[in-house]
Amino acid sequence: MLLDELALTADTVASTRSRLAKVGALAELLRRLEPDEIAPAVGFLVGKPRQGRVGVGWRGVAAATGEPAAEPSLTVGDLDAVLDRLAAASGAGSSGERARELAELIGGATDREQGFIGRVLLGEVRTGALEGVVTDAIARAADRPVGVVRRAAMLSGDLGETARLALTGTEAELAAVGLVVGRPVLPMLAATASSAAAALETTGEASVEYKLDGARIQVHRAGDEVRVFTRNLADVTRRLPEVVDVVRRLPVHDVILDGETLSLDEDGAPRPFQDTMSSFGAESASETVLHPWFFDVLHVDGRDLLDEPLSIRLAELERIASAHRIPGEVTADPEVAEQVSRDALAAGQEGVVVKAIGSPYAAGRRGSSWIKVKPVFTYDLVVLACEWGSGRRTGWLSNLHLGALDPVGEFGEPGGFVMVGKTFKGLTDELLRWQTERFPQIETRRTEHTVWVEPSIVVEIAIDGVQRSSRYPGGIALRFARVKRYRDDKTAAEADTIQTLRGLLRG
Ligand SMILES: Nc1ncnc2c1ncn2[C@@H]1O[C@H](COP(=O)(O)OP(=O)(O)OP(=O)(O)O)[C@@H](O)[C@H]1O
Repeated sequence: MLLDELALTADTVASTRSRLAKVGALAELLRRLEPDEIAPAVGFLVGKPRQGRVGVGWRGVAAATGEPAAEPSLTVGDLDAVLDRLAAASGAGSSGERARELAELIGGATDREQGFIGRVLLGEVRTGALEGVVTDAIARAADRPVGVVRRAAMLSGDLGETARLALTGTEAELAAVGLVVGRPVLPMLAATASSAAAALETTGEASVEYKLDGARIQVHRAGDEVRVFTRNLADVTRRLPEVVDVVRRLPVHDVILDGETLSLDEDGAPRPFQDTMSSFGAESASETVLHPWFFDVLHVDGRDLLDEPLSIRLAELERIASAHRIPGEVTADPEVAEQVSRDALAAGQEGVVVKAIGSPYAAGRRGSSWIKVKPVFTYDLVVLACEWGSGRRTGWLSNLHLGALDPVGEFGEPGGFVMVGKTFKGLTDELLRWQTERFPQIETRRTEHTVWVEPSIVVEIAIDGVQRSSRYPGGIALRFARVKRYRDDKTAAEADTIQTLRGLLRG
């Protein structure tokens, strides 16, 4: 298929509001793809090419962009092949080769294709809601139940392969997609409540567990082979030797565990999140040792446990990894739940997660079986721009412009961002240094005082609430915003929405 057709459909999908129309246009496109084009095309559509990020930045794309071709000639396969070559060309001496590849690709592209290729390369396709829409379109195009398609996508962690199987295989083959030890699945996520007692009202009897302030890990072991994945399913095995060691010693052959990793100080108390994240993000194992704490088990020795109730999974976890379980208690008593919550905070942790004791493991879902309770309101927002500091901060990029996600396009394009406030509070010298180095690399334009950046960096902000405001387009402004930390493990499409923030007006 010509890439131009794909780009045209992507444009149509971006510009129509009706979900039904989006699904229809995508299903129509999917039906017309050749079997070997399906997986790459789906990857392009949702902004997650099979090759991952191939390390091409905004400047690289700009340098390669020239006069567009008059007639479309590139195919879906051409773009896929160039991404393969860009991903393979790394290391010294590869930059010339990469620039040539890119210039040739973009030079042969029409105006519409150039825009599309740029968005795919820069990871700017506004995914979020799109993955759900594409999932529905796959089900429609393949005439399969959407639940079966969704489950296969969650368990394989791969929407492109799921689409290929749905469109070219039998329904039984699609339904048979299950857990494979070594292949990560999307993690189950939590809803939010204001107190442990309120959460318990929703869940009924629950496992009330500490919400450790670390980083999510999913650990797979097959025999002696252990692999560790992040919340985004990136492989971080080499960075976590302690975790690998612990899991290798468990009394099982095969296992998949879900948990949190964080470092401890000399007294055994948890260290701040920034320390954990900097070791997590490092290229190899660093000085800080990261310990695992597990709260769930999805598979043990040939047996999938996803559909078992939490009570059974926790009993299994106790049997195989009791020394590495996250602290918590199973209770239906709000008083006990509140006590666990107080203990968690006293231990320096973030709060608790309250989990319905009868619930299955809903991979990739944010349902109400898991409910997190954090006493401080924090929101994940996107950096839109940054102003140069003054006084002691002269020369540093300091005051952040913060945006909330606008998934339905209430204030512009769906999946865009609406500015809701600014802050320079809570920034350490280290963060100021990092911002000043990082932001110019993703700069889109600048004036004397301000550098605008690609909306791709997520920052966690603590606030006291929101107030009505005519200064910002969304009609609200953050109150007493301060930076807690950068969330390298989240994408901009996962940021909190303008609707969520507006909901605070009522509170
Ligand atoms: N006992 C626990 N059970 C489940 N998750 C836990 C637990 N302790 C810590 N966590 C962390 O809390 C997160 C649960 O919140 P959620 O599913 O909303 O993820 P999130 O979007 O990363 O949220 P947050 O920004 O609050 O960490 C998990 O991703 C995990 O990293």
